[in-house]
Amino acid sequence: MPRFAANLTMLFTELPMLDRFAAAADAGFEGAEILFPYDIPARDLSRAAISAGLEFVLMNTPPPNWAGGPRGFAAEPGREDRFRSDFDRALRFAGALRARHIHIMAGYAQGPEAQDSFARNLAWAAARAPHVSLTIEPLNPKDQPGYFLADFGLAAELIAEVGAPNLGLQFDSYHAHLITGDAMATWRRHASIIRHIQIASVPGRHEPSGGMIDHQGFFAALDHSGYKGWVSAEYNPAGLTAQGLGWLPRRIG
Ligand SMILES: O=C(O)C(=O)[C@H](O)CO
Ligand SMILES: [Mg+2]
Repeated sequence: MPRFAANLTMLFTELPMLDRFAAAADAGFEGAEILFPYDIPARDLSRAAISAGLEFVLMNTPPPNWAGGPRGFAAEPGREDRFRSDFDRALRFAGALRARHIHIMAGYAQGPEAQDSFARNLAWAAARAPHVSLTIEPLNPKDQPGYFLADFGLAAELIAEVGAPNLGLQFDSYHAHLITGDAMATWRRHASIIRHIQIASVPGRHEPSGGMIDHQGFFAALDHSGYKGWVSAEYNPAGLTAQGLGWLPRRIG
């Protein structure tokens, strides 16, 4: 089975953020991600992750926050300075957390100029942090209207154009299904460039059990494919988080 991480922005929200690490470890997760961790000192987050025995898997750029903040600037023409200073701050934060991946968010823009800006900013970031794994993630246009990256083909094209070994695709089964109508076919098509996976049901973005995606079949296919990355639970629990974890394969021993 792949290694599973809990997205602590969405899971265990019954608890204060620093307590969510231990709750996730108790539930059987081996890693954690936080979308925008910038409100809490990195040393406190790092201490909580280490004492729970969890690896810190992923965070997003840009700072600062989840609540109401824009989802990035990387594709917005004319915002290069802002992108670069945000990226450097994200890099310092990720370094303190020993985060495995940084997800670079594109922001809200359209057209060829936006695509050029995104490609240039990604190339700059990949060269700036050659030892850090960077991801881009298509988000479905119903949840994120106007977000630049809403297409897997375009994401693959950008990754090929930038051509940096530390830039890859973040595949979210929920967004993939809403964008293409077939999450599994989309995963198969792009598996060679996928370096991080997130999961949730369609419809509802709840526990990855039931609904239109066969996640247990997906986990078996990931094993079969030799995928070595993380699978993060990024969903809104239908009730209390701990009561909805029947889908999580537990390691024995
Ligand atoms: O919305 C998602 O699926 C994400 O993973 C983004 O990082 C949210 O900002
Ligand atoms: Mg996601």
